[in-house]
Amino acid sequence: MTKIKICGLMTKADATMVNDSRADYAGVVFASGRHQVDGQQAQSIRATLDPAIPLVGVFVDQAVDEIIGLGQAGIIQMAQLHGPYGSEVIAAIQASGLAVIDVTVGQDQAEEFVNQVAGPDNQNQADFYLVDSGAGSGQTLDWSRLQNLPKDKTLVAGGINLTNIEKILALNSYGIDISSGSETNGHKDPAKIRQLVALAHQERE
Ligand SMILES: O=C(O)c1ccccc1NCC(=O)[C@H](O)[C@H](O)COP(=O)(O)O
Repeated sequence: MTKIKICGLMTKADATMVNDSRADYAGVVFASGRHQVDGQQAQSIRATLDPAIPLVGVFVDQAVDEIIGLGQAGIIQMAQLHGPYGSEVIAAIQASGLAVIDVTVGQDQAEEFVNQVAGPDNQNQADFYLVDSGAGSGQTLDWSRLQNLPKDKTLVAGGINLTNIEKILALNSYGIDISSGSETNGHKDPAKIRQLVALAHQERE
């Protein structure tokens, strides 16, 4: 079984779809872009979401105090950091009680990450890692070049959808993260979310 995060929730209806699908994590984007939500929207998504499903806030250049404040208000339980926040900031966010997902963006960076984390010199103490092609761009990475991905706490993202999900699940990563592939015409699609979660949760060798 592979954990699955459905990202880019914008409405209470989206949160209900995630509840019904039994996804493992849900994501709301505070960074600018078409999925951006404000604190109030995120609060109402959190209130609708099953309490057992952690809500992940996605950040690019938001202030650390804002991230910590959203955690202290009980709106998010995890922070996904796409920007260059660095290990001191990661530690401060963790000390506030939020788990951190540190993001690596791009093919070359993903391959470097695979080698670095697999090697002995890794200094990064994030709770989870995410290798991603972009920022909710729907573009894919060349997953064939990421076969040595660490299996314990790394998620994979970037253009995952019902057509290609089996290839990514074959990597046996800890988890996968999907936004645009869970949508039809730019809106979350309950049938797609249900199918994506069911496929991720299937037992594999
Ligand atoms: O979705 C956005 O608009 C966004 C903006 C800035 C940083 C990150 C953003 N999204 C992150 C995600 O939705 C996912 O973590 C990931 O990129 C997967 O997206 P997709 O390729 O659409 O499945």
